[in-house]
Amino acid sequence: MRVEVRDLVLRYEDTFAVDGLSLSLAENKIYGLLGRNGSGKSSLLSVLAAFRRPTAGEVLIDGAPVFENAAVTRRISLIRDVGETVDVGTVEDVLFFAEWLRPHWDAAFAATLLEQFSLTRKMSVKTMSKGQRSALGVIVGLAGRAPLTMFDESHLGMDVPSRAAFHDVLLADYMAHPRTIIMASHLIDEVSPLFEEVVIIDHGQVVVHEEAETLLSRGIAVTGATAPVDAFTAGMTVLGSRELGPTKSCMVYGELDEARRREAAAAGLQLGPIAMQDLFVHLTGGSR
Ligand SMILES: Nc1ncnc2c1ncn2[C@@H]1O[C@H](COP(=O)(O)OP(=O)(O)OP(=O)(O)O)[C@@H](O)[C@H]1O
Repeated sequence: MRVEVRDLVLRYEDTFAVDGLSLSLAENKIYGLLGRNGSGKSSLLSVLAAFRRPTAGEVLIDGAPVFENAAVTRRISLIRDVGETVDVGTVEDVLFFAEWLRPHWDAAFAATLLEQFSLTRKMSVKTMSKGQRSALGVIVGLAGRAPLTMFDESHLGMDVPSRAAFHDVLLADYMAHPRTIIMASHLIDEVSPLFEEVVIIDHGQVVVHEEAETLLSRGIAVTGATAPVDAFTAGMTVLGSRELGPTKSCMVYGELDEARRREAAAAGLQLGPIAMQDLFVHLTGGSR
């Protein structure tokens, strides 16, 4: 589904959680939604999912307003950090409700996922662990195959193998059934390989919206002997550096044209990629 957000404002009393945000998302891509704590990610997603009415501005999904529009909201799924579950009933009840709600529900896929995440239908939601609840939320989000599917820190409590399984399944299922997926997560290096585009928000506004590859190409690690590394990176935006004996590695932000790359090679320097997390720290202003 296409998403068009225009001049969106969401205000909670004195706080402008979303503050005049505009954004266009294309159909059938995986978007990473990144931002510091309190930057407005969950607030934005809750408006996209029509859980909240915007204070001002509009959200159009495939051209239609989303708020109080059941025809559109049935095709949108937001899985929040607490999962999409309430504390009553069993896993079976949650799946039954999800199937009733989701026109694209795939029951066989849900059954496979239950096994994969070691959940049983008889489990009582109330007594499930945090990671098991998250897994249930993820199953509801994946098997629902909503044309607009959003995961807001949905992995909370899941251990590393479960998160890896979630990301693998998500990618494989997305390839087989393309849909628009938005993932908000602080585990940037874990999830960033999934992203086709990245949206970074800060103080309720978009500060970066770019293809993941383009964004990553802006961060370069320059490695070599200390003196030539210092000479080459002088005047550039240096995000950080590390020294090990006579070798130095400097993370820089910016673009290097062919001439500069030849210059680096001639000076015996190696150029390599840096992690999206390091770029994120730089683009959102480092520590506050
Ligand atoms: N229900 C609420 N009532 C009042 N203020 C709220 C409410 N929910 C969020 N806020 C405020 O709105 C701002 C944005 O919060 P939001 O939860 O959208 O950020 P976030 O980017 O999802 O943060 P995090 O990464 O910490 O989950 C914050 O200043 C927060 O304190």
